[in-house]
Parts: sequence; structure tokens; C-alpha cells
Amino acid sequence: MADPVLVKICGIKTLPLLDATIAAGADMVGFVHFARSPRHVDIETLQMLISEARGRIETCVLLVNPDNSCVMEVAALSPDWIQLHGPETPHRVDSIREAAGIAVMKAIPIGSAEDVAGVAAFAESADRLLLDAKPPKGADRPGGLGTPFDWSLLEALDPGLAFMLSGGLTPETVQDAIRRVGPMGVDVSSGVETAPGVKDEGLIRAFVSAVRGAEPGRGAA
Ligand SMILES: O=C(O)c1ccccc1NCC(=O)[C@H](O)[C@H](O)COP(=O)(O)O
Repeated sequence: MADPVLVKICGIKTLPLLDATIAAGADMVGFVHFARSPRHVDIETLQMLISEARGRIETCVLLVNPDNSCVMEVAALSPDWIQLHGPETPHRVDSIREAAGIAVMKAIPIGSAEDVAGVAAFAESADRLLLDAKPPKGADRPGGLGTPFDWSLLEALDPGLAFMLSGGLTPETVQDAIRRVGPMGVDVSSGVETAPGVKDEGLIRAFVSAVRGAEPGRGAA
């Protein structure tokens, strides 16, 4: 039987929403530490959320092109994952992973066949790949914009490469995405919000149950 598709809910900012995400049955929760984001949480809040989540759900701290001191400050909180969501190179991903001693998920923006061709370069340096929509030029942040990308681009990807999928997923579209793309996991932020940064418990529950009810995608054993 195919492994269940992992569900990550990204951009949780408060304890009640963390509890609701765990109760909904998600596998991972993402905390955004990036000042320009409407989902930004400061270091003190990160510490509280990570310690409340420990042993209940996997935690992931999202950083954008962090410097070494930011990496070490976050690593000291011992999240399960660091998600790199900026223009980090494979070499930089490798050195952050080494310095932090924490598993790294690398988000790769996809908007063209050329972007897909670049994915394999991260396969050795990152512990997990997250394929996300490429933000439009001039966007004020590199993710969490609620826009999907053309999933058919991923047909050119090495079928042996496991990845999570994100970019504009919603409770209504996620089953189709899983069936067509066959990701090992899915990640959502905007699709479970009523406004940027405002999560909705009902939408989180609807998203998780849509994933649990999805048919296995292409490539699933
Ligand atoms: O959420 C943000 O504001 C954010 C800021 C900077 C980099 C990444 C950001 N979010 C990434 C995510 O929440 C997800 O990993 C992914 O991009 C899905 O977002 P969405 O399309 O909103 O579902």
C-alpha cells in the first residue's frame, strides 16, 4: 500500500491554532520567521510554539536566506526541520544543514521547465524538497502567496525524486493535485486562511480530511 500523503500546515502563529492543527490530524506544522510575512513569529513565540508542539507534531521553521546567526538562534530551539525558502544554493543548503544539525527542507520555486531541471541539484544537499509556485516579479515575499503553478511541468521530473507540493492548494483542489502530481506530502498556507495571516480552523480540518480522502497519485506503489 502507498504511504499516506503527509500534510503540513504552514504559517501557524498561535497556540489555539497549533492545537487545532494537531487535532485536525496534520503531520507537520510550519512557523514563518521572516519579518515581511503576515505570518511572521518572533523568536520568543517560536520557542513557545515549538515546545508546545514537541512530541505531538513535527515542527518546521521557515527562513528566507538566513545568515549564520539566525540559523544558530533557530537551531537552538530544536525544531524538527528548517525550511529554506529563499535563493539559497545547494552549497548553502548543505552548510546550513551541517551547522544547524537539523533536517533541511528546501523550497524550490517552479515556473518553467528550466526551474524543473534545476531541482535535481538540491537532491543531495536537502533532506526534503518542496516544490512551490514561483512568485511573480516584484512580490514582497518569496512564498505563501496562494498561487498555484502548472503541475504538468513536473512530468519532466525524475520519477524517483520524492517531493512535497505547495502553491495555492485549497481543500477543494488538493485531491486533484495529489492524483495528478503524486507528491509525498502537501503544504498549505493561504488556502486555509480567510485573509493573509488569518488561519481558519474549519478550513484546516477540511484540508486535512480532503488529503486523507485522496486517491493515491501517479507513481504511488
Ligand atoms: O507564508 C509566508 O508569508 C512566506 C513568506 C516567505 C516565504 C515563504 C512563505 N510561505 C511559504 C508557505 O507557506 C508554503 O511553504 C507554501 O509556499 C504555500 O503557500 P500558499 O501558496 O500560501 O499555500
